Amino acid sequence: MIEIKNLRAGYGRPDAFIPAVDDISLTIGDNEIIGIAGESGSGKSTLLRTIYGDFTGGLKLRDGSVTGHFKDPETGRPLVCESSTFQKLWWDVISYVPQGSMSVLNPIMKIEKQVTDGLPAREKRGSRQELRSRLASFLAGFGLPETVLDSYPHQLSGGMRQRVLVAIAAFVNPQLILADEPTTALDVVVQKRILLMLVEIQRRLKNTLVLVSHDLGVHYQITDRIAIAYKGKIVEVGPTDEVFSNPQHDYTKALIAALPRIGQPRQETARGAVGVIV
Ligand SMILES: Nc1ncnc2c1ncn2[C@@H]1O[C@H](COP(=O)(O)OP(=O)(O)OP(=O)(O)O)[C@@H](O)[C@H]1O
Repeated sequence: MIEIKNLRAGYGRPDAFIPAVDDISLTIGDNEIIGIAGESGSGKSTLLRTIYGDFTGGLKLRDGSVTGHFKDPETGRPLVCESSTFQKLWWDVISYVPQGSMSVLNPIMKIEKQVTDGLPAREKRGSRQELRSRLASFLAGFGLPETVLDSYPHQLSGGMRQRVLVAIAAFVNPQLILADEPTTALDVVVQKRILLMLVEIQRRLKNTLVLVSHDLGVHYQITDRIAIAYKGKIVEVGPTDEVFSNPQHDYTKALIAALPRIGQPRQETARGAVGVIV
């Protein structure tokens, strides 16, 4: 599906370049959920944006390549292209679920218009009413009422907005979904719903989901494979169960060791560390 070879990407000008992704090679398969984990600043989002082909905000691909092996959605024929040209596949072959629903959705436009404006032409061939009922039944499949379509973003809760974003991303049956911290800043119940929604979509479409999260718990719950990012590199990649049960790289070991465990005495963790007498 996606072949990443010796990728270097970062920000700025050639004479003042800030590297963020440093010589990453990774193959992302069809029909899999792969997670990219790692601490803040390790290059996860930059890697995801480079895979998406979103070279805005000063992001530059400096070396290496990201090649997509897709199928033309109209003809079904193989479609092979480089990430510099992926933009023409957005909202069609490739969908993106961003982190902050409020910053992505247009606050002064109702959801229905935001969705329909972005759809590829082949989805808009029928009447407006037909498209609306297809949208409504698609949303209903995820427990979202039709009234969502007539709402402005601020009229929906944060969790509902994020679920709408996930549903919109899946509506066109994309072959690749990229999700950047899709559950950050949401409470655990909403977080779980969104994760289940992402899994359900992937199982239904048998497509590829690339999920960026700093939260190892999120990866443990839904990913088939996990790649650990550290200082711009992928230091370890493998089946999620194997990486959690037998981490190889010291940084992965440290990340997993830092996870809280039920039953662990609390004073051994945070309280002990700051020297509070209990
Ligand atoms: N627009 C930008 N301009 C300049 N440097 C940037 C920009 N965006 C990110 N960086 C830098 O690139 C490096 C990688 O950042 P990136 O956001 O990809 O990491 P991350 O692992 O996704 O972090 P976080 O989890 O905090 O989002 C960091 O050093 C960051 O400061």
